[in-house]
Amino acid sequence: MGDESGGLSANKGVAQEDEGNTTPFPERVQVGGSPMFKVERKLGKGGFGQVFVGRRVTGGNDRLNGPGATEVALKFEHRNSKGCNYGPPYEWQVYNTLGGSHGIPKVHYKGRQGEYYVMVMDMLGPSLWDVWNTTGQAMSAEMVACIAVESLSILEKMHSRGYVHGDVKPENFLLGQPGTAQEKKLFLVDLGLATKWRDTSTGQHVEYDQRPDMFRGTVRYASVHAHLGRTASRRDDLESLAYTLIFLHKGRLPWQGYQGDNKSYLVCKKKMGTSPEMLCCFCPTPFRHFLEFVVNMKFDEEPNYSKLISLFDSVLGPNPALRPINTEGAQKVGQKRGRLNIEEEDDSQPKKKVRLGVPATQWISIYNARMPMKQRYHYNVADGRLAQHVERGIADGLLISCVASCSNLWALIMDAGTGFTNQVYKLSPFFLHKEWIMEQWEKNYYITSIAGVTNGSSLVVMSKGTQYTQQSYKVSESFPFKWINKKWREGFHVTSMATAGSRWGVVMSRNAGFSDQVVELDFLYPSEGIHRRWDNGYRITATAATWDQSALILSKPRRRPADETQETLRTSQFPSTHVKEKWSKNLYLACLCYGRTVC
Ligand SMILES: Nc1ncnc2c1ncn2[C@@H]1O[C@H](COP(=O)(O)OP(=O)(O)OP(=O)(O)O)[C@@H](O)[C@H]1O
Repeated sequence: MGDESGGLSANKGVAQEDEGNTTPFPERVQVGGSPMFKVERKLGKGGFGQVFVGRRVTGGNDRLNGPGATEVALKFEHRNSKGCNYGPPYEWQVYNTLGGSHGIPKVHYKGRQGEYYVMVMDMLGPSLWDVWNTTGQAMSAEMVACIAVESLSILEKMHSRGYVHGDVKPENFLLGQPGTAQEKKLFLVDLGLATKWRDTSTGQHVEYDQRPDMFRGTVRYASVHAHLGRTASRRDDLESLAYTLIFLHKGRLPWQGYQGDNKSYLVCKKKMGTSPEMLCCFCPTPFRHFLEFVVNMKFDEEPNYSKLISLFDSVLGPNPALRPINTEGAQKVGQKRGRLNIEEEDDSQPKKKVRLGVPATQWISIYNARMPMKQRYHYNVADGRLAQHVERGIADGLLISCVASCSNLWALIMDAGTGFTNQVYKLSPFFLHKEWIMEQWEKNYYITSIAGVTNGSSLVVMSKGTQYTQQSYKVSESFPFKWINKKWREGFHVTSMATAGSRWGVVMSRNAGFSDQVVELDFLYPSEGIHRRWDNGYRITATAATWDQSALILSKPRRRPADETQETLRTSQFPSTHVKEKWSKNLYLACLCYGRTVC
């Protein structure tokens, strides 16, 4: 499937045929004590499985649904498929908990037959993708509002049972069978990417994490947090639902059509750069309000489903019986809404809005508490003036602790507390100058700070007297999380980082004095992630930013400092007066970079 058909879910990309698996589907199926079903026409195919109509061979009772139904849907997954590495498909487990609850089809039997795992479930009708395609590729606002309220009630139910769906999109919403009483009822299928947002044993929200190479879901509808590899939570289903609704109504999303290896990056960048106002032009206002609300949600925030549902009240037809999609589930939530009304008038605190569609670049400066020491800063330093600043610093007993750059000019922090015994530095037209670095490595110098500028030149500082025992670096076109992850497993930690234009340079060292390290990467300054990490004992130890993204490395020190205070500042000018104020509180500049902070 190409982009225009909505695309396959990532992490399930390998369809059976692609794996060279040609095992024919059985003609008849009988699993887990089910009656015998004849396998008839194919209903659909996804990344994991294929779904066929199954017609009951013996003793059907003409019932439409339930274990005695004449026609059922049979979902086949080959036992060698990716999802069946550890036995039956993971989806089975999720259906055990959720199957048959509001808006989730019932699974009546399941079992293995030959090479296939087979699930026997209620037969449903066309997906919203099919309906959209057969209705001129645009749905009326009223139809989409019905979908909004009903799918919110389905998600509320699913979330209340501890799960997030993880792949909300038009293809995964199915209507009931045409010509039956269920034809206007909405169902959510494909639970293969569902994850728990709440720990079953403790009842607590799962821990926040970000692993920037962990994308699960479908590029077109994925939330920005999902693109960035953050642990899935309830807000992500709602953001995907917002994109689904806007797509169904407008017929197109602004990030369709990207191709190639960095498609997910480009789509995510576009999502971040599109304000709700832009995205929802030509949509009734409730759509924009809904989107604004969900993109501003916190990781563990409990969605106010009834309030979200009520946003769409004005777009729904007055008579529920005449609506194009059943909204019974939502009506139930609505009744609850009436009772909850009074407590819910808590809109007094306006939230800080993200995604205003206006990118901005700033200085990000990080300050650590330290024993009083001498520190000096220089900024707007042109190439030709670098040497004199460094020499004067050395003469005063200072060494370079940190370098950065802005608009092809350098910033230089020198202080008396580096612990280094000796230092060399190199200004070169390359990002980074490999031969020079190798030469210094030979002489037992290790990289302690790097900076780069758009034209590709770089400033590398290497020092003696560090605790490092081995070092490695990488320059790449996109943030090299995969490499970092590999090096973490080999005992390295990120010790410095810089960008030159859109390129990233990351230095990792062995014996860096950290017991653990994490990354925060975003198209804006990732405040929420940083605060969550801080609460867990991490402190920022490296920063770098391009025009598009900011990355922060946070580490847990092996030996905890007496004072763990760390403060951060974002300023459009170099923070010269702020630095002095911080010094007076014994806070000293520890990391510095210039780049993308707000969007
Ligand atoms: N109960 C059902 N009744 C009718 N059609 C169904 C049913 N379940 C699934 N289908 C059809 O089969 C398609 C694939 O099913 P499903 O999404 O469960 O598979 P998947 O391999 O997990 O998919 P994906 O790659 O989209 O995540 C659906 O889009 C739908 O068209």
